[in-house]
Amino acid sequence: MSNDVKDSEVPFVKVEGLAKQYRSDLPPVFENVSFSIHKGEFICIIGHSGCGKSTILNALAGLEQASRGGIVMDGKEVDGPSLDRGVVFQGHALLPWLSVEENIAFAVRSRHPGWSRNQVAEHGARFLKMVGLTGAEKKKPAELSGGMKQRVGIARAFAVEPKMLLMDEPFGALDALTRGVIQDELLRICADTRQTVFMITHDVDEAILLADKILLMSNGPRAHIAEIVINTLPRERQRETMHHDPQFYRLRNHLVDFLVHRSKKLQETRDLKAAYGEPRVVRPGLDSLKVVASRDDEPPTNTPRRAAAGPA
Ligand SMILES: Nc1ncnc2c1ncn2[C@@H]1O[C@H](COP(=O)(O)OP(=O)(O)OP(=O)(O)O)[C@@H](O)[C@H]1O
Repeated sequence: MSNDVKDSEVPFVKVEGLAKQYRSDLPPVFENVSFSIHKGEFICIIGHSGCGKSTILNALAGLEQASRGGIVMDGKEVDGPSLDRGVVFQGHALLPWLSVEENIAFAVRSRHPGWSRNQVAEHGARFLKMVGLTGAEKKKPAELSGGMKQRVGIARAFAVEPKMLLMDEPFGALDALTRGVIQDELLRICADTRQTVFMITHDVDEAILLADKILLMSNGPRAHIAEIVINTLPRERQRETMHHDPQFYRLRNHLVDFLVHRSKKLQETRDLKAAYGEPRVVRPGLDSLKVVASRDDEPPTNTPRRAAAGPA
């Protein structure tokens, strides 16, 4: 998806005023969460641990009921799980007694119960090829590396051809090398299929590589989407070369600055205007945003690549 998505276009997914309160004696984890996703867009959400990212993803999947607000996808309210929304979790959740191809076939049959055995197999093989797993069809999950298992999970999710793919830190458990290879594969598959994706990550570099827009959440409780950051790098960016573009550091510094300073400040000051107004849409390095301007031309700072495990 390109950066030329017009915000005036009717969004494919609309999340409005979402709040979640797990216990009545505790404040809501998040509230007033509103954002839109356009068809073919890749959205990443970043925020400190516990701000409610997985809860929002589960609500999008229809696996979790919000306390307030609602979600509409493709003109229909999300009120339960559906094959239209595929989920990839950090733990790949493969069925251990089935082979790679059987795991995929199982999912494909749920989408297309009338298909013949051959149709199911051919369809599955196409997606296994996409993630570079041709040759591993007969292996059981226990015989696969972590990266291979996650690839099967991705192939399975894509094979069902959901209208939206939801990914909860899909590469969190992988080593850096494997993570990079699968990120590249995901980028290529999304470009080929124009898949709509909502993904949670703690890795700012991953978000800059993959996302068209990055949603920044303030710390919980009462977390909210504080900013929507537009990725202003060219869509054809590549993991190996994107750090040569000065714009990469403007984006990166903006995201890290949010995680290290502003997410906490927003929670401390209870900035009600920020919490209840529309999230700011920012283009770091291109907007005349003070917080970015002061850092624009600095070399890459010695900053964390990943969000801290807990609020700073
Ligand atoms: N079923 C539940 N019952 C009660 N509290 C819950 C439940 N699920 C999540 N929570 C609480 O809601 C808050 C948000 O959890 P959630 O997993 O959505 O956050 P997160 O931002 O995805 O965190 P992380 O980055 O660590 O995965 C946490 O404080 C968590 O303890």
